[in-house]
Amino acid sequence: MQTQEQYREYGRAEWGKLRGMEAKSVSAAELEALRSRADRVSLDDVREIYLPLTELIRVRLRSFLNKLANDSTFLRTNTEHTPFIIGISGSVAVGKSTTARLLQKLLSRQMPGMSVQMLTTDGFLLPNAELERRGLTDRKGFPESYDMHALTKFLVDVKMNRTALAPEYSHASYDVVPGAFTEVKQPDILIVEGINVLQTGKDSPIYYSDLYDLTLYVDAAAKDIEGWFMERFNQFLDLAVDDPDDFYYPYAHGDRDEALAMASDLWRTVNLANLNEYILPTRDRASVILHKTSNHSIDKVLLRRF
Ligand SMILES: Nc1ncnc2c1ncn2[C@@H]1O[C@H](COP(=O)(O)OP(=O)(O)OP(=O)(O)O)[C@@H](O)[C@H]1O
Ligand SMILES: CC(C)(CO)[C@@H](O)C(=O)NCCC(=O)O
Repeated sequence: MQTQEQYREYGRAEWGKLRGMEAKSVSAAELEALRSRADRVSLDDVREIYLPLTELIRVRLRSFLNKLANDSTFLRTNTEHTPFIIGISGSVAVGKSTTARLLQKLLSRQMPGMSVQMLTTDGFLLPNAELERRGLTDRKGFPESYDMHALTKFLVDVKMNRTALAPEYSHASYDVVPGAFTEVKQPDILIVEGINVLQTGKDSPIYYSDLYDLTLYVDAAAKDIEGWFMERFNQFLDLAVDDPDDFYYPYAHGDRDEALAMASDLWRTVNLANLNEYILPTRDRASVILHKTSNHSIDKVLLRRF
């Protein structure tokens, strides 16, 4: 991986040492509880990578809140509650939502008074019918398949402390869920994960960095991510086996090798193409890059100097 020189690179051991007293006070049993059973993040990674990362986020949050307070003192106004927005980007199937879920739990644990919400940008995809109408069925996940205007408006509403609704997406129906919304009600921290977090909509007067206060990019070799994508595809088939309404139901009951061949094709023609053309080029905009090795463990953390 070749990154620009504005990153400071930490090996695993060096990064792990940045963990301060607060992180050290989390017991092994508590760590185990924080890591949900469904998520297979290793305990070592939680301790050595994600706890120091949680502390870095606290440091950045403190600076953010101080800036708001200092501005208010200067302006002689009351400080308005303004959510701190964390963006998590990276390829399809690299582990963005797993990272987001874990950070939500760790941040809530380390800052009990703070409300931490998370959501994915998947809900801002155009519905399948609209993708089809525009001839974009094979472009799901590419920039033109999202309503970036709606996503930007949503994030501006969050920043302006207005209650905002994010549309929901379901992997089981493989579509945006009609009428389903997640309500975001002035949280202290909002974690937004999605492949397009570091992208800016065409002709948008607002740049992604105007909206996100800290951004993470989860990075890994394309070959590794392909393996995780295929593994997850298998999980989707297993989950669909008893649900005729599930998008994957016919594949779950058909020839597994044929289904896997289709998934492999989907990876190459859609998700890998999107990674190379549109997602990876945004990596070096992130405040923090987490680099994963083949078993999902993180071997390097890169921190942007400026
Ligand atoms: N740290 C980890 N350890 C073990 N498995 C992991 C880890 N992170 C992610 N995975 C697995 O990798 C797969 C992809 O993870 P996840 O769903 O979080 O990716 P994603 O980037 O959010 O994908 P998408 O953009 O398609 O929603 C899942 O099967 C998940 O269980
Ligand atoms: C919903 C997205 C775009 C992003 O999470 C992705 O999971 C996806 O569905 N990509 C389209 C190709 C595929 O089915 O993998």
